[in-house]
Amino acid sequence: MKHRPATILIVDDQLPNRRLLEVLLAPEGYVTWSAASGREALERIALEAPDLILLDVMMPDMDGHTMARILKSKPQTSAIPIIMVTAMVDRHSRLGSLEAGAEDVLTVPVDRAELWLRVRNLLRLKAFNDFLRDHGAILEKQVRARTAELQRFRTAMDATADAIFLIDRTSLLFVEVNATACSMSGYTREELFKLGPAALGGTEPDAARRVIEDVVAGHVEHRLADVQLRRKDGRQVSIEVTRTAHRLDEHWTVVAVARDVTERKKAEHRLHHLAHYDALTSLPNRTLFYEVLRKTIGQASDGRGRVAVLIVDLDHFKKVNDTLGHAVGDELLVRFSDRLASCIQLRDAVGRLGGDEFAIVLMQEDPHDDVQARAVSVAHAIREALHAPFDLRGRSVVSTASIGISIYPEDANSADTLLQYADTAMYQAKQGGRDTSRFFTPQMNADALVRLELEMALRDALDNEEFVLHYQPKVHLGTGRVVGVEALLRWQRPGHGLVSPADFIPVLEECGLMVRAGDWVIASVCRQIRLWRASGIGDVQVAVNIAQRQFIEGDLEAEIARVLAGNDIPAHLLELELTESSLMANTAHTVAVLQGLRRRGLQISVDDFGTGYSSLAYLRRFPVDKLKIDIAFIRDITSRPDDAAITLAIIGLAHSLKLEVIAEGVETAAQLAFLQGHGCDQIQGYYFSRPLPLAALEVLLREGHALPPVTAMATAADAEAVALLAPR
Ligand SMILES: Nc1nc2c(ncn2[C@@H]2O[C@H](COP(=O)(O)OP(=O)(O)OP(=O)(O)O)[C@@H](O)[C@H]2O)c(=O)[nH]1
Repeated sequence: MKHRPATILIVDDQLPNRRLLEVLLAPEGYVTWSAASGREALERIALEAPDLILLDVMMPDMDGHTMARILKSKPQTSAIPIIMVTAMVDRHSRLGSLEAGAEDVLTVPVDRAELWLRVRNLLRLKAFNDFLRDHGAILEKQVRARTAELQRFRTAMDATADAIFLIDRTSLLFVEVNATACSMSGYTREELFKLGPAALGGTEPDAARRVIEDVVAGHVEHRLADVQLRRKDGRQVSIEVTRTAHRLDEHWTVVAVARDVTERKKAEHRLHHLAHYDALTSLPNRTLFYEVLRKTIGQASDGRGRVAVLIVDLDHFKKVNDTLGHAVGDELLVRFSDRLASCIQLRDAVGRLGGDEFAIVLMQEDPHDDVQARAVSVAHAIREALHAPFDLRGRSVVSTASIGISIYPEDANSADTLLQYADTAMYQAKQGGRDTSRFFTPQMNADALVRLELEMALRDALDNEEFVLHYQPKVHLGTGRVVGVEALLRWQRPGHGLVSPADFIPVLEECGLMVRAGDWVIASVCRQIRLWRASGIGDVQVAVNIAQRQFIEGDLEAEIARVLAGNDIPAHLLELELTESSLMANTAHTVAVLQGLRRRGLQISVDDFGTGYSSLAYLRRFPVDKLKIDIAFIRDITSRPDDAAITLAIIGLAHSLKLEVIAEGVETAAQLAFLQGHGCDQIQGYYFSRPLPLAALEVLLREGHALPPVTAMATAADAEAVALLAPR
C-alpha cells in the first residue's frame, strides 16, 4: 500500500519564516500547510488534522504556548506532535514550551539537518502511536464483538428448552451448562460444575466413562438414548439425550443435549393404556390379551409346558341390558370382571375380548402343575363365584356363564387357533344348556367330568368324616425303639375304597381345601395323643405334615395352641413336618410362625430334605430341630455312590448344626446298616413298618416292638439276618 506523504502545519505570523520552513521541508516530500496565526491554525486543524505542527512561540494574537495547551487539552488533537520554533534559547523558555505540551523545541536560525531529523523522529513516533492507538481500538472492537457473540450464544443456549451439558472427557465433570440444565436438574451452575454425568444419571463413574469413551470413539454419536436424570430433590426425570464429541487441541469435550420427555412418556403411557386396556373394566383388551397369550405360548414352547385358554361368556346378558338398562349392564360387567380376577392366580391373565366375553390364560408353573386340571377348577370356581347374586343399584341380579376351554399344545399351537377353539367350545357349552363349561377335545371333557366329581366328593369328604389317619413309626437307631409316628392322611372314599394320597392331595391343594384338611389332621392327632396318654400306651410323639398354604392362610400358631390346650397335651408331643420348598417360600412370615411354634415347645422338622436348594447358611435362619432325608436318596443308597455321598453330607450338615437326622423310605437291611454305620439318628420305612391303621399301630406300640441295638448290627449282612420286629 502506498503511504500518503506526511502533512506538516507551519504556524508563524512572519511569512518569510513560513516560507523558509516550507523550502527546507520540501525536499523530504512532506506536504506543508501554513497558518499566519494561532486562530487560523486552529481553524485549519479543525478541518483536517496535520501529522505534525511547527509552531512559532511569539505570535501577536495567540502565542505558541497557549495554542499548544489548547491542542493538547482536546482528545482530537492531543496526539499531534508539536515542535516549538523559537528564537529564545534560554532554559526557562525551552521548559515553558515543553510544559505547554510541545514534544520538541527548535531554535532559529533553523539547522536544516536538525529540522529534518527532529521532524522525522516525531513523525515516526506519531506513526507508531497512531498504530498503537488504531490497533488497540481494533482489538477492543474485536473483544467487544466476541463478547457480544458469546452473549448471543449464551442467550440462545439459555433460551432453548433442551438442557445442554458440556462434559470434560478427562475429569468427567461438567464444564459448561445452560439455564435449562439448571432448572431440569434443580442444581445451580456452580453446583453442576462440581458434578458430572454419573451423579445426574445415578450410575457408577465407570459406566459414565464407558459412555463418554464410546461417544469419543464415535460409536454412539447422534444416537438418542432414553435415560433417567436424578434431580437434586431426588425426583427422577425421563430424558432423551444426544451426545456428540468435540476436540479442541488435545482436549475432548462431549456435548450432551437432553430433552425432558416426562410428559411425552406419560402421554405414550396413556395412549398405550387406551390401546391395550378396556376402558370399562380396566382389564387387558383383546389386543393385549392376544399378545399375552402369544408370549405365554412362546414360554411354554421353550419349556415344553402347557397352556389353557378359557373363554367366558355371560349367559343372556342381553336381557340385563334390555330390562335394567345399559348402565346396569355395564356395572354387571365390571363386577363380574372383579369376580373373574379372584378366580385365578397371580401368574394367570384375564382380559375382556369385547361385549360380555372374557378370556383367561392359565400357565403351567412347574412340571407337576396340571393345567388341564386347573382349567377345570377355575371354570368351576367361576361358576361358583356367580352363584352369589350381584347387587346392582339395589337390584339383585343372578347371572351364569358358559365357558369354553382349549389347551396348548394338544388342541393347537397358535394363539389364534386356541382362541377360536375355546370359542367353539364355549358355543358348545351354550348349546349344552349354558351355566357349564366344555373343552374343545371330547376326551378332555370326560377327564373334566372325573375331576369335577373328585372335587365334589372331596368337599363332601371333610363334612362326612371320610378321612382317616394312618401312622408310620419312627425308630431311633441308637436304642432301636419307636420314638414317634408320622400321621398320614388317607381317604376312605365311599364306593372307591382307600384313595391314594397322590391322587387326592394335589386336588385338595388346588381347590383350596388344604387348610381345612390340615386343621382336621391337627385336631385328630391331638385328640389321639390325649387318648393314648389316658390309655396304657402313654406319650407318643406324632408328626403331621404342614402344607405351605397353612402358613399363608389362617393363623396356624393360634389354631395349634387352641387344639393343644383343648386336649391338655404337652407341645413337644406334636411335631410339624414342612417340605424344604414351603420353608423357602415366604421366608419372613414362615420364620416368624415357626419361631412362635417352637417357643411353645413344638418340634419342627424339614421333610424331603435334599430335593430343594437349601444352603447351610440359609438353613441356619430357620428354627428347625430335624432334617428328614428324602426317600429319593435312600432308595439307592447302597448302590449309587452319589446318593450315598449326599446322604452322608446331609448327616454331617445336620449334626454340625446340632440337628437330628431321620431317613425315610428305609426298606432293606443294607440301607439300615449303611445309615447306622454313618450316624443317622432315626429311620422310618417299610423295613421296620408300613404306615398302619390305628388299631395295628396300637398293637405295635403296646408290644414294644423295636430294632436290635446298634452294636448288634455291624454289617449289612448281619442286618439282613436281624429279625424285623424283635420284641423288646
Ligand atoms: N351394557 C353393555 N352391554 C354391552 C357392551 N358390549 C356389548 N354389550 C351387549 O352385550 C350383549 C351380548 O349379547 P350376546 O352375548 O350375543 O348374547 P347374550 O344375551 O349374552 O346371550 P348368550 O350369550 O347367547 O347367552 C349385546 O346385547 C350387546 O349389545 C357393553 O360394553 N356394555
